[in-house]
Parts: sequence; structure tokens; C-alpha cells
Amino acid sequence: MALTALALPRAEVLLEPNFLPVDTAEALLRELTDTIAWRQESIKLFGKAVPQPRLTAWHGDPAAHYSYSGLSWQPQPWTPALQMLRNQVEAATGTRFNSVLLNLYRTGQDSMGWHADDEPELGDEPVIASVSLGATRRFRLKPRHTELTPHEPVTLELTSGSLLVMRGPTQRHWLHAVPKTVQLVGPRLNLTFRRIIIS
Ligand SMILES: O=C(O)CCC(=O)C(=O)O
Ligand SMILES: [Fe+2]
Repeated sequence: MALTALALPRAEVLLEPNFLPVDTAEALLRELTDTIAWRQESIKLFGKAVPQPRLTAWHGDPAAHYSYSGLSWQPQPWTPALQMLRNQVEAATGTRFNSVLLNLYRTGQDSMGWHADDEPELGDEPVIASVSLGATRRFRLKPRHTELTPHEPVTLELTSGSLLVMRGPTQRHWLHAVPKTVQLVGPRLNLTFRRIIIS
């Protein structure tokens, strides 16, 4: 299997559903769930601290500082498991990454709202490589400006072991989200590998 491009205007989105074997994904899910120092961060909304509906962790090279949703992140060091996965993702994408954001969606009530990964630290056309482990969740994409990019929202089912890559102008022209679901789903762990531009 290889990365396959989706036919979307003003975007480069590629998907490889079976990037990791099922048992590898299962073992990695268990190891990361148990060993990562998960935190529930809060974001300021209208001056009020609102806990994010998911757990997060940030690992990377020491120089890869990052701000995300108004939060400032100092990366934790690479663990052997994260380092090994980074090597595989770099080989599959032909891109170097210096950090990874981990998100743990504990239940169907955990989610991520509409956003683009367009922070200045990521540069003009960032490559974001996203590995999913555990429960299948819906990943939605929609144009930022429907006049410029007329297209219906797109829904992908991100299964355990899948690799999704967003690159080129995707973050400039599209938003993405992981909506809540009322279905009874187990935990899902997502890792987005990124390259922070170190100034
Ligand atoms: O969980 C996902 O699939 C998406 C995560 C995401 O968009 C992000 O970390 O910026
Ligand atoms: Fe994102």
C-alpha cells in the first residue's frame, strides 16, 4: 500500500489506510496510552479557562518550541516508540519532522473543533503527517472560503494504523475537525508529526 491522493481543489491530502499492521497499531496504542504524561490543557475562551475535550502531549527536539491555541509548549523528549514511528513516517513521506503533537480522544465525547494548522512556526506550506491508533473516528475537512474553493465538506474515516498527510496549500484553504460522536467508541490516539521552523 502507498499514500493515495484525494481529489480536492487547493489541497494536497493523502491517505494510506494500512500504514501500520493492526497488531503494531494495537501495541503502540497500549504503550503510548500507558507511558505518555497526558495532560488536559485549557484554552481561554472569552476570558474563561475551558478544558480541552481531549488529552494532549507534545514531544520533540529541544529547540522545537511551539504555540498552539494560545498555549506555549516546551516539548518532552522523544521516547524510543515515538522515535521509531517518526522514522517510519519520515520514510513514507520523504519529510523530516522535529516534533509530534499527541491527542487522546478518550470517548466519543472528546473532539477537536474546526481549525487549520497554520501557526507561523509551521511555515507557509507545512507538511502534517497524522497517524491514528485505536477507535475509528470521523475526520472532516471543509473549505475556509467557499467562494474561492467551492466544495462540499469531506468526511474520512481514520482507522487504526492509518496515515493521513496534509501538505501544499491545504492549511491555507481548508479547515479540519474531529467531531464528537454519540456512538459508543473506545479511545483513539492521534499523532501529528510536524516541522517547527526554528528561528
Ligand atoms: O485527531 C486528528 O485526527 C486530528 C488532530 C489535529 O487536527 C491536530 O492535532 O491538529
Ligand atoms: Fe489539526
